[in-house]
Amino acid sequence: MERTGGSTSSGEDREASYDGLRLRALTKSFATFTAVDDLDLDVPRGSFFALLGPSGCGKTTTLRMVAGLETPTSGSIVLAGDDITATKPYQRPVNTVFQSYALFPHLDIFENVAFGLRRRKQKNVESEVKEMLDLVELGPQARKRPAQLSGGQQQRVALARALINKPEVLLLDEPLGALDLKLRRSMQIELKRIQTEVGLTFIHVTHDQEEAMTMADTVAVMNKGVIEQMGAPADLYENPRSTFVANFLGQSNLVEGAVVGRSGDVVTMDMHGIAVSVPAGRSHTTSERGWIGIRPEKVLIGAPGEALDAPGNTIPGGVVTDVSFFGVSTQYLVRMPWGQELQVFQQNTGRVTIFRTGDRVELSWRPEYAFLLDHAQDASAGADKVGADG
Ligand SMILES: Nc1ncnc2c1ncn2[C@@H]1O[C@H](COP(=O)(O)OP(=O)(O)OP(=O)(O)O)[C@@H](O)[C@H]1O
Repeated sequence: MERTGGSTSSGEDREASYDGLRLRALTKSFATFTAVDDLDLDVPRGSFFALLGPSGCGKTTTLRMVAGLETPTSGSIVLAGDDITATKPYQRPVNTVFQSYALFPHLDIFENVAFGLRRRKQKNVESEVKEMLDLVELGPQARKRPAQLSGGQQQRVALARALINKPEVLLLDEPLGALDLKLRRSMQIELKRIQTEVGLTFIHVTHDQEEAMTMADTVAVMNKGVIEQMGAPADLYENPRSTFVANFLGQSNLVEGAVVGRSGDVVTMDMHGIAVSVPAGRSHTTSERGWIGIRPEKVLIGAPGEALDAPGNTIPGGVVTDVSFFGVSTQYLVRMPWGQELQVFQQNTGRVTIFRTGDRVELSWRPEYAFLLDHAQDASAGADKVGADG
């Protein structure tokens, strides 16, 4: 689990000066079940932060505690230096956008967005609503009712209605879940644009890894109530620290191996009788055995003995067992001499040989692309596909 600092007396000063959202030892139990377990998390102000994990891992419960809709069993929530753990939901500078847009059907779009301002008897309602509708590109729809808009447009109204309150933090709970794939993709771009424009902190909860990776600056991968790993999307993808993260973010080949040497920057592994090396900086095990991880698109495929562009890790003796041709790429399953099938994604750029089922091949990869995970972990965790030993 990722930890982000403690609270000593000088730490308390830092707590007070931190201008983002800070969760400390946040726990929520329902009877005997712990949905969120001792969570420590810092969300920098102005970031687009994604809380990513499978169904039931505790994402929504975490979000609901931040919103004040759920009372923590223990722990604290500090926003811009203020402890808001016990603050009433409507007094928190936090707004939530849900998957169900919860718009008022009898009010037009303008009045839906204006609702909060009118209730607070705020001035400049006309200009503020207009500005917000322009931001979400719904100016021309201002006098329509929600039922006359598409799902994506309704979602943008919900967004405008939340943003107009100028919250410190905007919480988005699977906001695109009800949209079809194409609309979801365009809303992802739209949401990112809006977040950049308004510069507010967005916390986006999703179980869709692609959605989290494409939109967020920082992704926290959650599993069983704890954060397994947190970082920039590319860091998590390239350097996962657990089999769960490796399998949850994209696809991974995980092959069992024994550590035979550690020297300087390199860990040498015996992988079913073949020596392979892994960068020490990507080694996340101290035990004698590990899972050697390699992404399918990092594996090169060639005919036996073909010189491949990957000094160091060449694995002979493969047989192609499945070929899927996608035009831009070809995806293979290759059975290795030890019986495991590895996935290979080949980009069809330039002159490449397309292999067929039954062909004998050799695989290779550059050592710097591999990572090494603790063997004590279950290699199938988070996986819904082949690629791991056993
Ligand atoms: N009010 C409640 N009473 C009892 N158990 C609850 C309650 N709310 C949530 N849980 C349980 O806590 C766990 C985490 O739920 P949560 O809704 O936070 O998960 P999630 O990661 O958001 O999943 P999903 O993506 O399916 O919404 C689940 O096992 C859920 O059944």
